[in-house]
Amino acid sequence: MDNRSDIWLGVDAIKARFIALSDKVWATPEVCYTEARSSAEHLAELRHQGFRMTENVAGIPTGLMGEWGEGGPVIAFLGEYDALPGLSQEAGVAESRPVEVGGHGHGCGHNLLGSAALLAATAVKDWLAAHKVPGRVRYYGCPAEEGGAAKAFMVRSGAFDDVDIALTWHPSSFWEVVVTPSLANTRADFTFTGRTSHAAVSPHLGRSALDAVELMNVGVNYMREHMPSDARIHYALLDAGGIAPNVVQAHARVRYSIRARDLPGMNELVERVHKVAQGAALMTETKMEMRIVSAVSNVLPNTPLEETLHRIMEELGPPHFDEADKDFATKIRSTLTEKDIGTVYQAIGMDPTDRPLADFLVPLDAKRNPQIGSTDVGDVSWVVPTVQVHAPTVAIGTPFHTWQVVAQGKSPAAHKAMVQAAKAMAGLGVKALTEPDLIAAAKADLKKRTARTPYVSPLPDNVAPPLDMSLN
Ligand SMILES: Nc1ccc(C(=O)N[C@@H](CCC(=O)O)C(=O)O)cc1
Repeated sequence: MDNRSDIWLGVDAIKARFIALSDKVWATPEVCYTEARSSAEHLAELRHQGFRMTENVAGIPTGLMGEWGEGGPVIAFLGEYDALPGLSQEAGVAESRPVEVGGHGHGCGHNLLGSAALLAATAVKDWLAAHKVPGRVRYYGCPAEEGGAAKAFMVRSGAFDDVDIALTWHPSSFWEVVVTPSLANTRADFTFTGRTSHAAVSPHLGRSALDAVELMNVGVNYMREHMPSDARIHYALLDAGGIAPNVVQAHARVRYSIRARDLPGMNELVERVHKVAQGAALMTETKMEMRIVSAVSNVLPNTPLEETLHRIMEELGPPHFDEADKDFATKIRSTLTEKDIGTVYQAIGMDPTDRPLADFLVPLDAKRNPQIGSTDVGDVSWVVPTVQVHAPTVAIGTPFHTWQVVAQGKSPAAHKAMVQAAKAMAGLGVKALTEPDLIAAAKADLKKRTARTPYVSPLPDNVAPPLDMSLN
């Protein structure tokens, strides 16, 4: 029996606890930086497994790190457990049915993400113990991926300084190595302050902060024609100034997310959006304050890790879905549009098929045309060689950040996919622990990629983890 099948049996032997952990986290959906119960569950499991714990990583109460082993290389598994607002949804049904109207929900599958990363870390710990090999395995519990950039703050605090390689995964439609880049992303709040007044009796004395927000948004929307086509800008109104049209709105706040291919491109756009905000304040005679909430870098690829992971995933194969898994996925599929399904196939350069669930490995060199988001895994990837797995937890075509993801978050298919993701990551972890050349090659690749553009944190020095970001 080779090392990898050995580690895979190890994953199977302990998986039940981690499936239960995932279901528990699914049932307590907590948004950015409020993950008290979810992180406590992870902490309890790490303690139970005998990891040495560091809490409050980077000054974040829901950030944690568990380590096991002595000497040797340091292999890090990155987990997440934050949910999304407004996506409350029952599990196991193929129609929109909130558990709690307006409640949160695991619309990006981070309940699975964190639990499978912890499963992989624990299986590698068991393997190290059984083989008496030097080496350290770590699990990083990383909160607030959905906009809080916890990993970027953790990188800045030095939490990854002595890590040799980092492994993580994300729920997906497909079984593949993640090779698509992600966008650098800054979130900034723009707060306008005006002067309240009676909107009919003395409108000339009022200065509307709400007008300023509207003009800022119009200005930014006019910018769109003159920015790189793969950049993205979106906004959410945090404060529209109140509910009374007859009271001139003296305060208003808008949160922007500004994304581009790389940090220089992103910083340029942030500066232009800032100018538009200044213009809106000038036009409305209001005051404007800008606050950077958080920021993440684009993900750097790592060819040696990607190629090795691909071979491991080939050997392992996709999860084995049964008829019941396919039946539920088919029901979910009936709630999707042809465009939903076409978009995910387009991302991997394949013509759509009728398969409800992915039972194939996407080729490493597929002609991808992805619609991409951002992730704070990006910042880790600039300082530590990093690689990510996509495992098929959802019916092919399921768009993320929707009720359909929440509805599938505890399905037997999702459980199988999370276990398969853990096996792929643990397999790579064991390979790195036994083949020092792999870590050396991964580090050389990172060094080459950052030779001309060394890592600079996208976070301004004076920006601390925005622990209050979910409170408005
Ligand atoms: N494999 C994935 C990784 C990240 C996401 C995602 O939705 N991330 C958020 C986080 C944004 C951020 O970290 O800046 C986004 O793009 O809006 C989705 C799939």
